[in-house]
Amino acid sequence: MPSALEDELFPSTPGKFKIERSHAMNRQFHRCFASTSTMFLWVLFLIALTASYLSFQSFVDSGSRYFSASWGGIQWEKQVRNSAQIHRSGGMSVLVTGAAGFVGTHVSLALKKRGDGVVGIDNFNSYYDPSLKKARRSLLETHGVFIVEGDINDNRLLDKLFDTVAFTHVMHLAAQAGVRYAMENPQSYVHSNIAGLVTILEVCKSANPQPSIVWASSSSVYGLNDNVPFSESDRTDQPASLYAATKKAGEEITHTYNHIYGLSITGLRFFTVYGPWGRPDMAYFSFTRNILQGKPITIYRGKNRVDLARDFTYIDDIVKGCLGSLDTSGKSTGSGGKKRGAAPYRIFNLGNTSPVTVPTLVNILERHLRTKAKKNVVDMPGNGDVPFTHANISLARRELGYKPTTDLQTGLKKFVRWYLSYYGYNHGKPVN
Ligand SMILES: O=C(O)[C@H]1O[C@H](OP(=O)(O)OP(=O)(O)OC[C@H]2O[C@@H](n3ccc(=O)[nH]c3=O)[C@H](O)[C@@H]2O)[C@H](O)[C@@H](O)[C@H]1O
Repeated sequence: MPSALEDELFPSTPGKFKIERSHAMNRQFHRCFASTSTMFLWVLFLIALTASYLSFQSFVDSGSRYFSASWGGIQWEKQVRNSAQIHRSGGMSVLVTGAAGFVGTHVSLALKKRGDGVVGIDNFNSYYDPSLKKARRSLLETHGVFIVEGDINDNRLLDKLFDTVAFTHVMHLAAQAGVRYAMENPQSYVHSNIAGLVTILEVCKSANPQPSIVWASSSSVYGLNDNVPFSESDRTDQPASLYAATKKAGEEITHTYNHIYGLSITGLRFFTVYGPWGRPDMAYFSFTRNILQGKPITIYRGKNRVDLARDFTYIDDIVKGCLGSLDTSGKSTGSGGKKRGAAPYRIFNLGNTSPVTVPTLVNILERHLRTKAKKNVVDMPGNGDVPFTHANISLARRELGYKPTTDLQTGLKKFVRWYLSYYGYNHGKPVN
């Protein structure tokens, strides 16, 4: 019986011809069918080939992601857990972001030394010499602090860290620092100080239990405020640099997370922190390097030839303020991303409360280094600097027991001693 398909192709005619044609048609049909099924098989084969190629690609991709990632795996988890181990009763386990940074290193060491668990995270970016950050990491390693190499924008990594350790506190110090560099690389400030901060807060808000957060804001939020000394209640809506603006934004953003999710949050306005293991981009550090190398230094001068002044604050005092903040932070109230009640929201100035002019800073360095600086005094360029800073620290004194004890003379002496032991006199390579 001819099939409907045959009928359609060859309309029926009577006689032999029909029979012969019917045979011919059958052969034709089988050839046709055979070629259709061959085609069908080819199509199937091609689909299967494409599918297996795609899945192989994704396997290779995820495999290479897995293998190239500097985190994950049993050994890594063990290091994280060991580092987070608490060795005193009532101690805390703290995730320190920016742990290979200046303040991060000192805070991590202080926490570890008193028996708290500490895990660091740092992206080791090249804003300044990463070898200094690696040296700080080595120092921390000798004290049992493990630093994970990764970015605070990597929420998979942060989730993994919180899956591995139930951190009680986060000390969030990772940031793009520097006031004047914001004109060169504005996006880096948005990446770290805004996007990175939000990523940290998102992970913390979802963690169960939620940690308490202490984070680094900045004296620069006071911007053009001229009420002296600067109090936490003064206006902070006139930032003079993008850096300041991102730190101010951070204060608003953290307030939102406190309000919606019940995260306990403390923001610390650091005033020009200096000391051993410091940041090479800061004036006291770069001046020291240039003075020792016989190179000129540029000293900015304010309007009407007024000297610029800063409330330079020694690192050990800042560390005490950070630990005091962690100790008094109070608990976050939320869980699984839901607020269960009001949680503390605090902001403190951490300064020295005795501003010193930049030329005086240079005089002190000259004395400690026993070398005269080649000074080049220029008018302050409009690059985000403010003429002076001066902290009122009454609030921190009352709430945290914060009491700075190191004056600039003493602090710079300690810095210079460290500098010479680390770099030697020529600032070639670090002296081991
Ligand atoms: O408190 C803060 O929140 C900030 O403190 C720090 O900023 P600043 O107070 O600007 O420190 P720093 O650069 O050391 O300049 C000190 C003085 O030297 C002057 N200065 C600087 C460089 C130079 O070549 N010449 C000069 O006169 C300069 O004009 C200024 O008067 C941190 O870097 C910043 O990340 C942030 O934490």
